[in-house]
Amino acid sequence: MPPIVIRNLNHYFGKGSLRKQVLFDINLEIKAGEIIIMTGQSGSGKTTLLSLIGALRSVQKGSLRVLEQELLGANEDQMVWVRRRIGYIFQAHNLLQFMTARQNVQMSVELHENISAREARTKAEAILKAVGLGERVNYYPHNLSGGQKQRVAIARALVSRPQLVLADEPTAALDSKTGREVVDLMQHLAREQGCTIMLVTHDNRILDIADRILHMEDGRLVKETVADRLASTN
Ligand SMILES: Nc1ncnc2c1ncn2[C@@H]1O[C@H](COP(=O)(O)OP(=O)(O)OP(=O)(O)O)[C@@H](O)[C@H]1O
Repeated sequence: MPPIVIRNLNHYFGKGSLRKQVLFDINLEIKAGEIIIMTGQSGSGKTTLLSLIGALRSVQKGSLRVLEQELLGANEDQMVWVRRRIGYIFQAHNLLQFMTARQNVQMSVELHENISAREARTKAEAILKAVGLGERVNYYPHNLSGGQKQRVAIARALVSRPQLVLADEPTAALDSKTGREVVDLMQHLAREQGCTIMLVTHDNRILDIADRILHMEDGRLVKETVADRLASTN
């Protein structure tokens, strides 16, 4: 069963006369191990779709199966079950400022896995090394650059080997060279771990890492292949 299966998904914000439809009849299947990029203008519904897939908001209409769990009508326990199998990487990276890089990653391991603090620490240090931060494990976020913080966020998202990684604008705050390094790293770790990645971006420079590019327009999904997209931008 594919990790994401979406059938006739619709979503609305607001109530009564203020009710506004933001997603229209989305149909989509994503295969295991695929890297998907979602693009589209501001307000086209990308973040809403990503947060529905991430079990961060309730499905209102249609079917959304994530990691074999139907999210329409899912209860809180089922939502949490799905969330524990997903790695999230968000724009503002949300690192806890009063914890070092290692502690930020270790905390995520301890939330996801029932292992000793010592083992969690070893895992956290190993993945920080894998993202090139072996020398920075004891740094606090405010002493790290934007790219380094984003690497910590990637390490934190991937350390528990999630089946699915969702990323919202992971390169937005980074210069082009650092942005490239960050997505190359995500691609590399994902291929190694066999996980599926779905990322939202406005950054045309990273489209080549995708197996498939999905384009959103006014709450509707328009599919494109990588080749089409690259051809149209060149
Ligand atoms: N909590 C909310 N309440 C009401 N309307 C919302 C809410 N969140 C988003 N919207 C509206 O839903 C539509 C889709 O928003 P969404 O954030 O999904 O777009 P987006 O494509 O991710 O945009 P951006 O690229 O700017 O992040 C927009 O018109 C937005 O104003």
